[in-house]
Amino acid sequence: MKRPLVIGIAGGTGSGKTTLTRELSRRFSEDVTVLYHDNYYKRNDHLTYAERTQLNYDAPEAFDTDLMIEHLRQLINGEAIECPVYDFADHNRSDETLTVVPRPVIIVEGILIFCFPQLCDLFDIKLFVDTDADVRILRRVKRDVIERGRSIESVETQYLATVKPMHELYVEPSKRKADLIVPEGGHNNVALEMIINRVERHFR
Ligand SMILES: Nc1ncnc2c1ncn2[C@@H]1O[C@H](COP(=O)(O)OP(=O)(O)O)[C@@H](O)[C@H]1O
Ligand SMILES: O=c1ccn([C@@H]2O[C@H](COP(=O)(O)O)[C@@H](O)[C@H]2O)c(=O)[nH]1
Repeated sequence: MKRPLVIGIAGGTGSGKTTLTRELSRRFSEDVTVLYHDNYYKRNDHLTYAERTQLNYDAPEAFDTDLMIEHLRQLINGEAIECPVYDFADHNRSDETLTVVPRPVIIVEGILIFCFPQLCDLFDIKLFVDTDADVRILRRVKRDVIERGRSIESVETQYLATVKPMHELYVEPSKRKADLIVPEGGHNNVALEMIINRVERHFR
Protein backbone atom coordinates (compact mmCIF):
# COMPACT_ATOMS: atom_id res chain seq x y z
CA MET A 1 0.00 0.00 0.00
CA LYS A 2 1.19 3.53 -0.84
CA ARG A 3 2.16 5.58 2.24
CA PRO A 4 -0.80 7.75 3.27
CA LEU A 5 -0.67 11.51 2.74
CA VAL A 6 -0.46 13.05 6.20
CA ILE A 7 -1.81 16.60 6.62
CA GLY A 8 -1.29 18.57 9.85
CA ILE A 9 -3.84 21.33 10.50
CA ALA A 10 -2.93 23.73 13.32
CA GLY A 11 -4.20 27.17 14.38
CA GLY A 12 -5.59 28.93 17.42
CA THR A 13 -8.76 27.95 19.20
CA GLY A 14 -11.80 28.93 17.13
CA SER A 15 -9.68 29.62 14.05
CA GLY A 16 -11.58 27.17 11.83
CA LYS A 17 -9.40 24.03 11.96
CA THR A 18 -12.32 21.66 12.43
CA THR A 19 -14.30 23.41 9.71
CA LEU A 20 -11.42 22.95 7.25
CA THR A 21 -10.97 19.34 8.37
CA ARG A 22 -14.70 18.70 7.83
CA GLU A 23 -14.61 20.26 4.36
CA LEU A 24 -11.71 17.98 3.37
CA SER A 25 -13.40 14.95 4.95
CA ARG A 26 -16.60 15.76 3.06
CA ARG A 27 -14.69 16.04 -0.21
CA PHE A 28 -12.66 12.85 0.21
CA SER A 29 -15.09 10.99 2.50
CA GLU A 30 -14.06 7.32 2.70
CA ASP A 31 -10.45 8.14 1.86
CA VAL A 32 -9.87 10.33 4.94
CA THR A 33 -9.22 9.51 8.54
CA VAL A 34 -8.82 12.20 11.22
CA LEU A 35 -6.81 12.25 14.44
CA TYR A 36 -7.69 15.08 16.84
CA HIS A 37 -4.95 16.08 19.30
CA ASP A 38 -7.79 17.11 21.66
CA ASN A 39 -8.59 13.43 22.14
CA TYR A 40 -5.10 12.96 23.58
CA TYR A 41 -5.48 15.34 26.53
CA LYS A 42 -4.03 13.54 29.56
CA ARG A 43 -6.35 11.80 31.99
CA ASN A 44 -6.94 13.74 35.21
CA ASP A 45 -8.93 11.19 37.22
CA HIS A 46 -7.01 12.08 40.39
CA LEU A 47 -8.49 15.61 40.42
CA THR A 48 -12.02 16.79 41.24
CA TYR A 49 -14.13 18.48 38.54
CA ALA A 50 -13.52 21.87 40.21
CA GLU A 51 -9.76 21.26 40.17
CA ARG A 52 -9.88 20.17 36.53
CA THR A 53 -11.56 23.43 35.50
CA GLN A 54 -8.47 25.28 36.76
CA LEU A 55 -5.91 23.40 34.66
CA ASN A 56 -3.96 24.86 31.76
CA TYR A 57 -5.22 23.06 28.64
CA ASP A 58 -3.28 25.22 26.22
CA ALA A 59 0.29 24.15 26.98
CA PRO A 60 2.08 21.25 25.23
CA GLU A 61 2.39 19.22 28.46
CA ALA A 62 -1.42 18.96 28.77
CA PHE A 63 -1.36 16.33 26.01
CA ASP A 64 -0.15 12.74 25.79
CA THR A 65 1.53 13.44 22.46
CA ASP A 66 3.77 10.35 22.66
CA LEU A 67 0.64 8.18 22.44
CA MET A 68 -0.62 10.21 19.50
CA ILE A 69 2.70 9.84 17.67
CA GLU A 70 2.61 6.08 18.29
CA HIS A 71 -0.95 5.91 16.94
CA LEU A 72 -0.10 8.02 13.90
CA ARG A 73 2.86 5.78 13.10
CA GLN A 74 0.57 2.73 13.35
CA LEU A 75 -1.97 4.31 10.98
CA ILE A 76 0.80 5.19 8.51
CA ASN A 77 1.88 1.53 8.69
CA GLY A 78 -1.64 0.41 7.83
CA GLU A 79 -2.76 -0.64 11.33
CA ALA A 80 -6.04 0.41 13.01
CA ILE A 81 -5.84 2.09 16.44
CA GLU A 82 -8.08 2.59 19.48
CA CYS A 83 -8.18 6.36 19.87
CA PRO A 84 -9.08 7.87 23.26
CA VAL A 85 -12.18 10.07 23.37
CA TYR A 86 -12.14 13.35 25.33
CA ASP A 87 -15.13 14.76 27.19
CA PHE A 88 -14.92 18.57 27.17
CA ALA A 89 -17.92 19.02 29.46
CA ASP A 90 -16.19 16.87 32.12
CA HIS A 91 -12.66 18.18 31.37
CA ASN A 92 -11.40 14.61 31.28
CA ARG A 93 -10.77 11.64 29.03
CA SER A 94 -13.85 9.45 28.79
CA ASP A 95 -13.85 5.66 29.16
CA GLU A 96 -14.79 5.25 25.51
CA THR A 97 -12.36 4.63 22.70
CA LEU A 98 -12.92 4.96 19.00
CA THR A 99 -11.57 2.57 16.40
CA VAL A 100 -9.72 4.60 13.79
CA VAL A 101 -8.83 2.78 10.59
CA PRO A 102 -5.97 3.61 8.22
CA ARG A 103 -6.93 5.44 5.04
CA PRO A 104 -5.01 7.05 2.12
CA VAL A 105 -5.28 10.55 3.66
CA ILE A 106 -4.69 11.17 7.36
CA ILE A 107 -5.52 14.57 8.85
CA VAL A 108 -4.04 15.48 12.24
CA GLU A 109 -5.68 18.48 13.87
CA GLY A 110 -4.87 20.54 16.96
CA ILE A 111 -3.84 23.91 18.37
CA LEU A 112 -0.32 22.79 19.34
CA ILE A 113 0.62 20.03 16.90
CA PHE A 114 3.40 22.10 15.28
CA CYS A 115 5.12 22.44 18.68
CA PHE A 116 6.27 18.80 18.54
CA PRO A 117 9.15 18.21 16.09
CA GLN A 118 8.63 14.41 16.10
CA LEU A 119 5.01 14.94 15.06
CA CYS A 120 5.95 17.55 12.44
CA ASP A 121 8.39 15.06 10.90
CA LEU A 122 5.42 12.80 10.09
CA PHE A 123 3.46 15.50 8.22
CA ASP A 124 3.69 15.79 4.44
CA ILE A 125 1.75 19.06 4.44
CA LYS A 126 1.49 21.54 7.32
CA LEU A 127 -1.43 24.00 7.22
CA PHE A 128 -1.95 26.80 9.75
CA VAL A 129 -5.40 28.33 9.95
CA ASP A 130 -4.99 32.00 10.76
CA THR A 131 -7.89 34.00 12.16
CA ASP A 132 -7.84 37.22 14.21
CA ALA A 133 -8.05 36.81 17.98
CA ASP A 134 -11.25 38.84 18.33
CA VAL A 135 -13.06 36.64 15.82
CA ARG A 136 -11.72 33.49 17.50
CA ILE A 137 -12.86 34.47 21.01
CA LEU A 138 -16.34 35.37 19.74
CA ARG A 139 -16.60 31.94 18.10
CA ARG A 140 -15.22 30.24 21.20
CA VAL A 141 -17.71 31.87 23.61
CA LYS A 142 -20.59 30.70 21.43
CA ARG A 143 -19.20 27.19 20.96
CA ASP A 144 -18.14 26.61 24.58
CA VAL A 145 -21.50 27.75 25.95
CA ILE A 146 -23.61 25.83 23.41
CA GLU A 147 -21.52 22.69 22.88
CA ARG A 148 -19.15 22.35 25.83
CA GLY A 149 -21.46 23.21 28.75
CA ARG A 150 -19.61 26.34 29.93
CA SER A 151 -20.76 29.68 31.37
CA ILE A 152 -19.72 32.95 29.72
CA GLU A 153 -17.83 33.87 32.93
CA SER A 154 -15.81 30.63 32.86
CA VAL A 155 -14.91 31.14 29.20
CA GLU A 156 -13.72 34.68 29.98
CA THR A 157 -11.66 33.61 33.03
CA GLN A 158 -10.03 30.71 31.19
CA TYR A 159 -9.32 32.82 28.11
CA LEU A 160 -7.47 35.50 30.05
CA ALA A 161 -5.66 33.10 32.44
CA THR A 162 -4.35 30.50 29.99
CA VAL A 163 -5.81 30.46 26.46
CA LYS A 164 -4.55 33.88 25.37
CA PRO A 165 -1.06 33.75 27.00
CA MET A 166 -0.42 30.20 25.75
CA HIS A 167 -1.60 31.16 22.28
CA GLU A 168 0.97 33.95 22.22
CA LEU A 169 3.71 31.74 23.70
CA TYR A 170 3.18 28.55 21.68
CA VAL A 171 0.50 28.61 18.98
CA GLU A 172 1.33 31.85 17.18
CA PRO A 173 5.12 31.15 16.93
CA SER A 174 4.37 27.63 15.60
CA LYS A 175 2.87 29.29 12.50
CA ARG A 176 6.46 29.51 11.21
CA LYS A 177 6.53 25.72 10.89
CA ALA A 178 3.63 25.78 8.39
CA ASP A 179 3.98 25.21 4.66
CA LEU A 180 0.80 27.17 4.00
CA ILE A 181 -1.15 29.71 6.03
CA VAL A 182 -4.91 29.59 5.44
CA PRO A 183 -6.80 32.71 6.50
CA GLU A 184 -10.23 31.85 7.96
CA GLY A 185 -10.00 28.09 7.38
CA GLY A 186 -12.77 26.02 5.86
CA HIS A 187 -14.69 28.86 4.25
CA ASN A 188 -11.68 30.06 2.27
CA ASN A 189 -12.71 28.57 -1.06
CA VAL A 190 -9.59 29.56 -3.00
CA ALA A 191 -7.28 27.91 -0.44
CA LEU A 192 -9.61 24.94 -0.15
CA GLU A 193 -9.51 24.32 -3.91
CA MET A 194 -5.70 24.44 -3.91
CA ILE A 195 -5.49 21.98 -1.02
CA ILE A 196 -8.04 19.69 -2.70
CA ASN A 197 -5.96 19.73 -5.92
CA ARG A 198 -2.88 18.72 -3.96
CA VAL A 199 -4.72 15.87 -2.27
CA GLU A 200 -6.16 14.69 -5.60
CA ARG A 201 -2.60 14.49 -6.95
CA HIS A 202 -1.90 11.90 -4.23
CA PHE A 203 -4.38 9.54 -5.91
CA ARG A 204 -2.94 9.84 -9.43
N1 LIG B 1 -15.03 31.24 8.09
C1 LIG B 1 -15.95 31.14 9.06
N2 LIG B 1 -16.94 32.04 9.14
C2 LIG B 1 -17.83 31.97 10.13
N3 LIG B 1 -17.84 31.02 11.11
C3 LIG B 1 -16.89 30.09 11.07
C4 LIG B 1 -15.88 30.08 10.04
N4 LIG B 1 -15.05 29.05 10.28
C5 LIG B 1 -15.51 28.45 11.39
N5 LIG B 1 -16.63 29.06 11.85
C6 LIG B 1 -17.38 28.70 13.07
O1 LIG B 1 -16.57 29.04 14.19
C7 LIG B 1 -16.63 28.02 15.20
C8 LIG B 1 -15.23 27.48 15.47
O2 LIG B 1 -14.75 26.87 14.28
P1 LIG B 1 -13.94 25.51 14.34
O3 LIG B 1 -13.71 25.07 12.93
O4 LIG B 1 -14.61 24.54 15.28
O5 LIG B 1 -12.57 26.04 14.99
P2 LIG B 1 -11.38 25.28 15.70
O6 LIG B 1 -11.50 23.82 15.34
O7 LIG B 1 -10.15 25.91 15.12
O8 LIG B 1 -11.52 25.55 17.17
C9 LIG B 1 -17.61 26.96 14.67
O9 LIG B 1 -18.86 27.21 15.25
C10 LIG B 1 -17.64 27.22 13.16
O10 LIG B 1 -18.87 26.85 12.60
O1 LIG C 1 -10.80 20.10 29.30
C1 LIG C 1 -10.57 20.94 28.42
C2 LIG C 1 -9.69 20.70 27.35
C3 LIG C 1 -9.47 21.67 26.41
N1 LIG C 1 -10.09 22.85 26.51
C4 LIG C 1 -9.85 23.89 25.48
O2 LIG C 1 -10.01 23.38 24.18
C5 LIG C 1 -9.26 24.20 23.27
C6 LIG C 1 -8.80 23.39 22.07
O3 LIG C 1 -9.89 23.02 21.27
P1 LIG C 1 -10.25 23.83 19.91
O4 LIG C 1 -11.32 22.98 19.30
O5 LIG C 1 -9.02 23.90 19.09
O6 LIG C 1 -10.73 25.18 20.29
C7 LIG C 1 -8.06 24.73 24.05
O7 LIG C 1 -7.88 26.11 23.80
C8 LIG C 1 -8.44 24.47 25.53
O8 LIG C 1 -8.45 25.65 26.28
C9 LIG C 1 -10.94 23.12 27.56
O9 LIG C 1 -11.51 24.22 27.66
N2 LIG C 1 -11.16 22.15 28.49
